[in-house]
Amino acid sequence: MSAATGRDTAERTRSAPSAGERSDLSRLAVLEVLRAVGSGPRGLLESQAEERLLRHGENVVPALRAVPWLRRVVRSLRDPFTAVLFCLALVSCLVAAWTTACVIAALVAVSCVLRASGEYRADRSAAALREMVAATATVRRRSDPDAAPVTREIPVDQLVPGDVVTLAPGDVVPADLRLLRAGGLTVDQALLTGESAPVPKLPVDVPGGNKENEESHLCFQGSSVASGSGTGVVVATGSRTRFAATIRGVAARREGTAFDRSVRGISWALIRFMLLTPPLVLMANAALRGRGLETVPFAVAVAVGLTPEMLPVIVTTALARGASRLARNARVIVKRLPALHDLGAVDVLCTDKTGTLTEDRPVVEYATDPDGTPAPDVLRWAALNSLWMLQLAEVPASDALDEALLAAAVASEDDLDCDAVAALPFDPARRLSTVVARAPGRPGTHILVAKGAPEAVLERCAAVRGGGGERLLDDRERARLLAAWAEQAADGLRVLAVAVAERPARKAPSAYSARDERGLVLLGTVALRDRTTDTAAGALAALAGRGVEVKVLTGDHAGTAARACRDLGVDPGRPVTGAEVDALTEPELVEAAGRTTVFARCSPEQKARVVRALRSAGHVTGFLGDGANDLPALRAADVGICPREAADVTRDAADVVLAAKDLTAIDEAITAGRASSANIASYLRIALSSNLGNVIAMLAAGLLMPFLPMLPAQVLLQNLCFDAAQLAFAYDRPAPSRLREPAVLRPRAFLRFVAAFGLLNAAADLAIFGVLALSVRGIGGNEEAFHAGWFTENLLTQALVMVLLRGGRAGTRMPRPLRYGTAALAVIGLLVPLSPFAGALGFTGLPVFFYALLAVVLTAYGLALQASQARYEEELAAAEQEPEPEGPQEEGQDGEGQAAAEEPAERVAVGAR
Ligand SMILES: Nc1ncnc2c1ncn2[C@@H]1O[C@H](COP(=O)(O)OP(=O)(O)OP(=O)(O)O)[C@@H](O)[C@H]1O
Repeated sequence: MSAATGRDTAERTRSAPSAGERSDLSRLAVLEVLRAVGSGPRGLLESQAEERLLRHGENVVPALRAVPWLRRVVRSLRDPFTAVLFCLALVSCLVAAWTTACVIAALVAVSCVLRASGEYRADRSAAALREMVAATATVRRRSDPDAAPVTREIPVDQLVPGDVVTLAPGDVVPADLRLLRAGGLTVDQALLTGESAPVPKLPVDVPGGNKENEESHLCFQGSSVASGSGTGVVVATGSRTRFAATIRGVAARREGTAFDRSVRGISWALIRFMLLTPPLVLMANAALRGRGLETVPFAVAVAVGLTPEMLPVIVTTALARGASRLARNARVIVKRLPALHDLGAVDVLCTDKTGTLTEDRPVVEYATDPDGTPAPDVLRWAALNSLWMLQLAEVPASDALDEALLAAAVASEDDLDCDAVAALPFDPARRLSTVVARAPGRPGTHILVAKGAPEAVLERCAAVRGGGGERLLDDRERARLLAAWAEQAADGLRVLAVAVAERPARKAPSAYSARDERGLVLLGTVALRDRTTDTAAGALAALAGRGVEVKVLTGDHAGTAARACRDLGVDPGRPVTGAEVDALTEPELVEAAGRTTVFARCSPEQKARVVRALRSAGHVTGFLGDGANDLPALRAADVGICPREAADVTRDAADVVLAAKDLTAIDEAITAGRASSANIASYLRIALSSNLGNVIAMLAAGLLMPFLPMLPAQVLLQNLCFDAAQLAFAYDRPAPSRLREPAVLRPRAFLRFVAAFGLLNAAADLAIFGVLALSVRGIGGNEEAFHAGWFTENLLTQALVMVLLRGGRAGTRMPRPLRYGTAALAVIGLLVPLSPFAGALGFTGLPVFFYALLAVVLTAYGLALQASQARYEEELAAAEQEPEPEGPQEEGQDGEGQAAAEEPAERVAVGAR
């Protein structure tokens, strides 16, 4: 056995730290930490990693693990509808109405099981989709003790304590790490500590020296690399990480999206209505009929009849179906199901420019000195900056601008062989990157080479070097240069400025910081061209046709962004810059955000501020971006969207991941979102108007007759059948007209619909009341026949409503589940009163004459429905010309306070046209 093998075997027997040891590890010297976790700078052996994976389990935070089936059933009991149903069952028990209580319990059980199984399936498919775009970790491992370490990507859940991991900008920190090396590393750990600015991280041999930031040598799972790079050893995974302890706070992050608000709003409005119904029924019966507590079960059943218990099931099924079709057909992955609904409601899409509207394949056109004279040397310095950055900052891949500079410099056969000592990587707030190199032939002197956005470089310059040598930079010169760059930008060029400075050499590379980026000498600029993509113009036009306004939020120059918009057929208007955004108050920004198409030179936080302003103006806002600089805006939006090749941290935070950074895919995703929303809206419109009609008719009949129009158990049975049939709405194909505008609930139109069709339904029910009076020889004569007649009529009218009001694609066949659902409803309505169970359910057979009259009533009802539907569509088309007034949407407002039905001016995202 070799010495190395012996050492590794000894390492293998050493166990990784326990939770209690983790905090101690943070205080140990690096070598002691490596010893404690049984690892070394060359990483673990593959066999060690396998064995540790078995021992410690996968690196998955417990709160993110799949929830077992049974726990889901129990959890669905916490739904507010279920809670109200439970209360009603309790009331039934109190008055010894056991049948009613049992039927309600059955109703609760069925809806809980359906909901839990629907959610389980939906979560499983969402998890499978998430898996496809999950972040990976870059680890260093060895196949055997003598082999050289190999750096490779592995799924984050396969990491084990002792693994040596490398970090680069945009990476999610995959586990808790102790840093071994770092270069300009800053980490965004807002999710853990709430600090909004990235925190610098430095390796230290022995901790304790940095009193201001005692954890600067540790990186925690769930944070992300804002800039720089580093290497660290994993000290804790899975449930032992600090992230696991704070995960509850993270899960709550998305609360208050348009989707959650709308469902909660509607639910609470209904619940209040439900709770009011039983006392009203009791009082009316007591006052007009002198009935007492014996009416309680009926009153309870009427309240239950109002409940759309299947709402959660339909919502989950419709969204899950939409998401899996989208993944299959358009290769768009929806990681968080409700985001699909939010996508359907999006009316403003914010996007970055580079790589979305443009190809992100810049090509160098020319390099000039500050006087505009061609200057190949400027390109050479810019390329040196890119090359050294690549080497020193351990960036896995250079960005497109760096690649373009390197390609152009190689093409011109420039000498790129220099000796760099430190790197201050690019970050979107500074907008420049700087490297420090040994000045060739001058020991003791270092040279700083900065390149970046011209305004950012210029404000750090004190002099310019032109044809006539070096001269001081005065205000006139600054104005002249800015004007010249603006002209280049208006021509569609991306301009990078390059500047240098000489400094006495410092020993430690870490002694250089962004504070040294001043007093520079401007050498000139490199102009690059990035073509607009072939598909963007078409996709932008399609989005406009769907009522989605596109806004560009870019870090690039206003002129470049405006030119790209113009090339794509979009009027950019007057661009607003990030600096101007900073100068605006919140109300001013809300107003400016509404009318501005291009926001340029935006920092990540400014992009997020614009998105928040749009949201508080009542817009459902999507954000598409791919860089780590897009993260705050992505999190601020109702729906965060990124392409698959985006930085890990962006992909992690996004709700929707596109296979390609292509606006066409977003158009498809928005359509799919609208289709799901339209189906949920169909269910709500039909369920609520039908239920309302039934309740009105039952109350009226109850007061007119000496007996109850339907027994409580019968009301509940018909409710159960209707609910089950309506599950089919999750499979409907909405008409194209319903996909043409954002899926937004227009509360007034929605309420008018429910009231109008509810009354129509009540009229049909009461007409049957008359028919029954005629056909079963007086309503006082035969209670059971009356109940049977009304049961049959109710289910048949409900089936009719499902066919006629579904708002599906006119003239095409209904999808199979909907055909089966409506047919089953009609068959049950016709056959149950004739079946062997009829007696037990309190029904009896009806004369043939009744069915003939029923056919007449149903035909009249069908015609009336169609006529009203046509009028409703006309009104809706007119309303679309004059949109309902929009009120500002208070962020974080409680759903209860936002009951959609109560706030006609509010824009709430449930497609309920
Ligand atoms: N690697 C880099 N080195 C130096 N400067 C850069 C680098 N990348 C970008 N810049 C400069 O910083 C500016 C802002 O970059 P940022 O990444 O924030 O946005 P962007 O890529 O220009 O546009 P978008 O926000 O649309 O993606 C760029 O316009 C460019 O001038």
